[in-house]
Amino acid sequence: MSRILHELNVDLGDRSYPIVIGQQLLGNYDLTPWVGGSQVMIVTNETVAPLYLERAIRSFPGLQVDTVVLPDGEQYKDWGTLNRIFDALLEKRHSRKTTLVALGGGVVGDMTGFAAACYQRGVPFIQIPTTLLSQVDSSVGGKTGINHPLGKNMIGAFHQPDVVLIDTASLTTLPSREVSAGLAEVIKYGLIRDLDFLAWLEAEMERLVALDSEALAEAIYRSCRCKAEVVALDEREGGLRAILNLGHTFGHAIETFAGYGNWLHGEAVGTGMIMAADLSAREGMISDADERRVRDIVRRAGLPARPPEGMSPDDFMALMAVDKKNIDGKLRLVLLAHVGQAVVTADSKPENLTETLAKFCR
Ligand SMILES: NC(=O)c1ccc[n+]([C@@H]2O[C@H](COP(=O)([O-])OP(=O)(O)OC[C@H]3O[C@@H](n4cnc5c(N)ncnc54)[C@H](O)[C@@H]3O)[C@@H](O)[C@H]2O)c1
Ligand SMILES: O=C(O)C(=O)C[C@@H](O)[C@H](O)[C@H](O)COP(=O)(O)O
Ligand SMILES: [Zn+2]
Repeated sequence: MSRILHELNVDLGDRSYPIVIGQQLLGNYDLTPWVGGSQVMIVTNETVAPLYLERAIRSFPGLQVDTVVLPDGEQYKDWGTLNRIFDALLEKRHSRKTTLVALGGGVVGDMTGFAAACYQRGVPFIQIPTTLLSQVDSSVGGKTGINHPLGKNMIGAFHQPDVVLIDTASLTTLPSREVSAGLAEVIKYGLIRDLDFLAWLEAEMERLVALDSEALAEAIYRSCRCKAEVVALDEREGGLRAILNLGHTFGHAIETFAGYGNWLHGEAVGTGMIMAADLSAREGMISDADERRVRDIVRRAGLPARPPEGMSPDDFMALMAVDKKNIDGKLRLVLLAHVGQAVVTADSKPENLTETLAKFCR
């Protein structure tokens, strides 16, 4: 039975939008009120299409609905694949009144959002995230883009969706490795801004890993609430929003080193958060017990705790040097002032970073 469980609002003035979270919403929830014109282009991939495309089409009754099915994988979050979206839009004569719809995980979401930001100088788009990671993070906040061989998400735009529709039922088909990857970003919210949530995650981790639907809906709601708050305060990452990057400076370096798609984004972020906690402890910001607390929760989510074999401190330094947070060539890292409160700093001691990298690199 179709049921709305939670509704949130991302408060951005005239670009505000709702996040609707519920069960069996796909195909039952009418999305036409968010479509301005008469055309819709649903972008998905070859894994998600057979599972959910038919249902998604039913959410747009009475409209011209076209579809484009992309290859699956982080390695396809690139120019060539992005161009396939533009090809489909032009072949089907989509006008500047069209609405793009992202049906899939964060890869499809980031690319569809970027296509929407660019097509005929910008058209509306709708997010229908189908992975845990995309439901708790990437579908909210308007960061869109593609990867460059030299760095993750290096080409992109801020472009907010008009609505985010989260159907928790889509998680029943998700492989457990992808569930763990999503949990990395869920844990992130507890660590950066919500100590109560972290304590709840510590109590409920077994249920989450086992895909308990009630626990997952609660985790999705609390994660989206945290992300919506941060985005509303700092939409374009002038300051605060960078805390959403906890673990990502190390994590993006890992993803790039391993080759896109070999380490999942969430896996790299999980390890990255453990490394950030280690550095925070060396900086005297958190205790050793807190550092262990971070390591334990990440491990209990089924995530790796060390970078890939063969990745050296020099590899990290070279890849982290192209991070988007850096200013004037100076590395800026998100660390933990406390468990439950993140800070962005350019002042960590180089010798502490060297020690953290030496400890984790095998
Ligand atoms: N824009 C943002 O704010 C933001 C935030 C976090 C991550 N990201 C980006 O998101 C990407 C990671 O997203 P992801 O973890 O969703 O990965 P993904 O999009 O690659 O999806 C993971 C896998 O699950 C499959 N899949 C999707 N839905 C499914 C379902 N319901 N059942 C079965 N299989 C399903 C996909 O086809 C894919 O194989 C990265 O590129 C990352 O950089 C962006
Ligand atoms: O929304 C944000 O802001 C985030 O940083 C969320 C991250 O989880 C996400 O991975 C994002 O894509 C990273 O952005 P980037 O600017 O570091 O590429
Ligand atoms: Zn992320």
